[in-house]
Amino acid sequence: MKQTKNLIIGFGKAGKTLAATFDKHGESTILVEESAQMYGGTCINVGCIPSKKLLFAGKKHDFASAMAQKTALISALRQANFKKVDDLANVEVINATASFVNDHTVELSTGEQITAERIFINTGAVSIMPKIAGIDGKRIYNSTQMLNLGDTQDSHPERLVIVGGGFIALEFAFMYQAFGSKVSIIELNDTLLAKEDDDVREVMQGLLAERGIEVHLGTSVEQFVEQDTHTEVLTNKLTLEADAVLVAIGRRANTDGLKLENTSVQLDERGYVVCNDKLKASDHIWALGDVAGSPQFTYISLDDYRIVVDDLFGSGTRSRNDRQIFPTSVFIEPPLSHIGMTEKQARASGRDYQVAKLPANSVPKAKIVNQTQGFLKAIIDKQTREILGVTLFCENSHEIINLFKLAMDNGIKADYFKSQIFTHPTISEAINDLFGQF
Ligand SMILES: Cc1cc2nc3c(=O)[nH]c(=O)nc-3n(C[C@H](O)[C@H](O)[C@H](O)COP(=O)(O)OP(=O)(O)OC[C@H]3O[C@@H](n4cnc5c(N)ncnc54)[C@H](O)[C@@H]3O)c2cc1C
Ligand SMILES: NC(=O)c1ccc[n+]([C@@H]2O[C@H](COP(=O)([O-])OP(=O)(O)OC[C@H]3O[C@@H](n4cnc5c(N)ncnc54)[C@H](O)[C@@H]3O)[C@@H](O)[C@H]2O)c1
Repeated sequence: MKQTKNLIIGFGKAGKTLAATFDKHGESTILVEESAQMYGGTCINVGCIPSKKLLFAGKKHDFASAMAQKTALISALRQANFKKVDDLANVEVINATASFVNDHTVELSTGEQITAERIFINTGAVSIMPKIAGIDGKRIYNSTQMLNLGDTQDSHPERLVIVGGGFIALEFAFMYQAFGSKVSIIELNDTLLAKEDDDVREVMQGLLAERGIEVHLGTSVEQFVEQDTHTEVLTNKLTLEADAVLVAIGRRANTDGLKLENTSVQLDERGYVVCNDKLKASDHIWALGDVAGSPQFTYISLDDYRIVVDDLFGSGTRSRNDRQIFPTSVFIEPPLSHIGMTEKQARASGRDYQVAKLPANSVPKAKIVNQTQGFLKAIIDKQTREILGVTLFCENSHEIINLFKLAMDNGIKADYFKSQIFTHPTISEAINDLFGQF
């Protein structure tokens, strides 16, 4: 039986970063990854990077060329990620599936057993596939399969039906529309982006409509029927024909096959590993990233890593509870980015708040780049001048929103932004005018 100080299951963002830190501390570490195609984890191989590459490449290139560029990029990143970890003196990467024998011992699909002082579960999440008749059909894909349709024009779907209306659905809708697909979205809720304010939804509806992306709200799929040339998507309201169906209704914790029943680790009612605010699932087992029920973003998995490292080697002051606000971006055109409270939430909180809003078409840089759709919006506490929330639905918002994480974490008040010096011509400079309204 092999022995090591640290055993990491899964080559995700948290896991690989943790391996490098253990190496710096001279601690023996084994990182087990079940797929050689997943070195670097979801983000690099089947998540953020390939999807954003396709969104970007789709602006200028056809489907086949964009797919080929995407494949080349992620292959290079995967290799670089593997090498970066595998080259570490104290870290061994093993390509195998891990399952628990007990709290200290893991068995690999190779038959080998490993005992470790500490075990870190970083196995990510997988697409939820609903139990609908016909879901196993050959034209029905999850996001991973959709990113790997192949790099020939033949594999391009003329008609794409997307089940779900969240992050993945919206990004893939814009992506495939740019590749010339006729895209339809089927969303169970009566609204898209249910948590967002009405003005965000209005702009989103406009963007989708002008691209000819159909949205069917309050609609549930009842059956998929395979025909020779296409798949029929039967819903409670209408039937759609599809050359490809993407199911994107959320992702669940990937604990399949881990045999956690052999350990003291518990799962919550949604299937996520139960852990405390320092991500400890038992005395010497931690869970990090999507599998731990953390918000499903690469940068949150990285932040989970920071919490664990702070606990093991640092001041022990970090916790899950101290990252109450963090920015998000949906990478469409223009990108939709948000941090803190929406107007709806501010109203519900009972605070005395004030809202400022600026249309993107009043910003010179937006005119330069011909992207004048959307708006910038900020919400502050009227009394304390504290920034409560910012929504940027405009060009470059995915970059600018990070400024407000810094500001809000450090208590920088609204008035600062009235006169902050920004470069020109940029979208960021519009923040002067936005906050000038307060
Ligand atoms: C299409 C798509 C687009 C996305 N876009 C963005 C985005 O733009 N920005 C963003 O921040 N987030 C995005 N996300 C979410 C982000 O990718 C995830 O939140 C993040 O990658 C999760 O990282 P992780 O560290 O939890 O684990 P992961 O990166 O998921 O790694 C888990 C690893 O564990 C391995 N594994 C699983 N079980 C075992 C086992 N038993 N033994 C050994 N190995 C195992 C898996 O093969 C995998 O490599 C996107 C996700 C998807 C699906
Ligand atoms: N830009 C980014 O940061 C980015 C991009 C992609 C994914 N992600 C992450 O990945 C996660 C998973 O993405 P996702 O889009 O699968 O999930 P999601 O939670 O963002 O959206 C799921 C959507 O599906 C709808 N839905 C649920 N059941 C349904 C059903 N039976 N029929 C029709 N609609 C149904 C929900 O109402 C919701 O609108 C995201 O929550 C996000 O954390 C992030």
